Amino acid sequence: MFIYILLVVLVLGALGLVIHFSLDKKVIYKDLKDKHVVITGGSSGIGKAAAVEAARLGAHVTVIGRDTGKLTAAVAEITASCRDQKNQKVQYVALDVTSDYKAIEQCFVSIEEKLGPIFMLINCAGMCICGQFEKTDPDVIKQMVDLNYFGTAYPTRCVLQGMKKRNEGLIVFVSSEAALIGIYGYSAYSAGKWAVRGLAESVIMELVGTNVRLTLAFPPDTDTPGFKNEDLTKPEETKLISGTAGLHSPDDVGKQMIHDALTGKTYSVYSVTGTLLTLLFGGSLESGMQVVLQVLSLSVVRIIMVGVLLSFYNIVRDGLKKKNEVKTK
Ligand SMILES: NC(=O)C1=CN([C@@H]2O[C@H](COP(=O)(O)OP(=O)(O)OC[C@H]3O[C@@H](n4cnc5c(N)ncnc54)[C@H](OP(=O)(O)O)[C@@H]3O)[C@@H](O)[C@H]2O)C=CC1
Ligand SMILES: CCCCCCCCCCCCCCCC(=O)[C@@H](N)CO
Repeated sequence: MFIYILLVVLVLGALGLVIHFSLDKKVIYKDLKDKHVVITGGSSGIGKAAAVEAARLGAHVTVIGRDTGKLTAAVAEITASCRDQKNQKVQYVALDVTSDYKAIEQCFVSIEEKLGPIFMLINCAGMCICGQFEKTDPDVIKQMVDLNYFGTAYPTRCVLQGMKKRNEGLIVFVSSEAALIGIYGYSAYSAGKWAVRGLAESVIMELVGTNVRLTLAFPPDTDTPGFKNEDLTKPEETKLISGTAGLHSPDDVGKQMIHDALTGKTYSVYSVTGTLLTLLFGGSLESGMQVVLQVLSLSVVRIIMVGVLLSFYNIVRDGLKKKNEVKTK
């Protein structure tokens, strides 16, 4: 028995060490002094909170969105958070990130002309409209992939070459916990967020040998204007299921997102459910320690997950029962 345990410990230890020494070293930044940070969706919710934190850490900030009223108000708030009011610059650029590639590229060229090479790009523009798939307007299905996937893929393509050339840079993709598990009512939405996850894990492998890093964020429900809006039409089943992960504050999520990127984390998670879901379904080699934890816990976490999934299916069945009762009355 003792020999068996010793053997398992040795094998796992060796696995952890091999992974540790095979990975590119972590690039860690203490702050963002004089760095140019660009945040799509930086005029509201999580993106605005991330912009405020970047300003606190000394960055020059560009926020991107469509509504100039919201952008102007956000610029005032971000400017007030700058730690060096005299030297830090904050600007907004009105751009629809679902535009065609050429328009986005031109915009990124002019952003860099104004505030310098982009050190960090946070792709936070996104939206969610809930509902059963067959009841979702086909235009909305397309709009969500345009925004949640292409709205991240195109800006990222614009900055990658420059970052690789300068051999420094940070990119953040804002996915969702709904990209780790399929959920009733998130059908049209989650597809774009899963795509973002696929893109992230492939691009991460393409960054090998460079000092450019990509962080994939998996927020749970977060109390933002976007969330309040999506909640208006959210089916009860979706509320009950996604409520499992709790409701989080945009300030906490935005702040942690920045710090996870600065400390070289591959995944940025904000809840226990996020930690468990990335343990189960995450594909990247975050660290030797994480892989060892995965090996040790997978079967137990999988069993818990099956229980959780069954309870989610029950929520849907209960909903169906209630709807049928209403119909027959
Ligand atoms: N809140 C939540 O519960 C969760 C959110 N997320 C993700 O986090 C991100 C931020 O969400 P949240 O803070 O709630 O969202 P908000 O709705 O509060 O903010 C969205 C931001 O994106 C901008 N935006 C929307 N569409 C476009 C567009 N076509 N082009 C450029 N900018 C655009 C908005 O500005 P404007 O409208 O002026 O263009 C706004 O600045 C999204 O990607 C969302 O999917 C993930 C998990 C949970
Ligand atoms: C052992 C494993 C246990 C796992 C528990 C699973 C819990 C699932 C919770 C999923 C929450 C999804 C929130 C998505 C929010 C979102 O993206 C929207 N609000 C968009 O704005």
